[in-house]
Amino acid sequence: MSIKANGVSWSTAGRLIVDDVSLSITPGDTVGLLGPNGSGKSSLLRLLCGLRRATEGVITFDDAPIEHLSRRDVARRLALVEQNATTDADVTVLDVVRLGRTPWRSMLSGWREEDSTAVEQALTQVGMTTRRHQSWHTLSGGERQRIHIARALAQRPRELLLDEPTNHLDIQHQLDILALVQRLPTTCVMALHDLNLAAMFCDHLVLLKEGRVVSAGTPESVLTSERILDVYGVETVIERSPHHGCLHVHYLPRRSESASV
Ligand SMILES: Nc1ncnc2c1ncn2[C@@H]1O[C@H](COP(=O)(O)OP(=O)(O)OP(=O)(O)O)[C@@H](O)[C@H]1O
Repeated sequence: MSIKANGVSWSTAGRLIVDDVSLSITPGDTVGLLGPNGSGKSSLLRLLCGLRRATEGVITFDDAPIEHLSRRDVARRLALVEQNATTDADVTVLDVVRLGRTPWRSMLSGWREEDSTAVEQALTQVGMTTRRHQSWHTLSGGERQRIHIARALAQRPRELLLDEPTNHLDIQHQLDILALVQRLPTTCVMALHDLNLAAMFCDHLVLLKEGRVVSAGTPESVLTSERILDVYGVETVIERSPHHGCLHVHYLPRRSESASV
């Protein structure tokens, strides 16, 4: 297994946020973390990459507990793309993507050919090569998202964790980024809100409700109308699309007038 969580819980301010989560992520798989707002997706991603320490349970990478790995080892093998990450510094697109190479460089090593290759390839993968000299602050939300993903790709990680990678992206770029993630040999775990995109691009889904795993498995086993009603309170009809062959969730409008926001 690439990443494994065994009975992982995380509490803060007297509240249990992640509740006894166990997961085994197969190398190379694309795994979608699903669940309503506040169900613990981001918190779980932060636990999986060591940014948060589990209150209970163990997270292992290739059977080594995360606490036994040095910060540099974790940084070399794993990249995290968080929601709305930003900076006040006056930097260009190239500066941001080059940051992805930091774990691979030492105080003594200069910038190497392989660093440039990784940066160029990452910019190409997200379709942003022509923007390399643009100031970060002038990018649109979707462009920033693509550059964050390029930074993570330039890192050449074995595991890529993405928190709502399609946030801010138009539909074409959503499809492009998810197809790219799916194609990568890298193990990917990503928090997603769109159940249909999750069904199209993920090998495996993990559905969270109030910090607990309600269901995990193939899209076909996880995405059932009963479960979506239980977890999201939304009525659906789920069919296999005759157009792309994946499951498609049709959302049915609420019948009552008292829809809450
Ligand atoms: N540092 C913290 N202190 C207090 N509460 C926190 C902290 N971090 C997360 N929470 C709470 O934990 C719950 C889960 O948050 P989390 O961001 O993990 O959910 P999520 O599933 O990613 O939500 P969303 O879909 O809205 O992004 C939320 O109720 C949040 O307010």
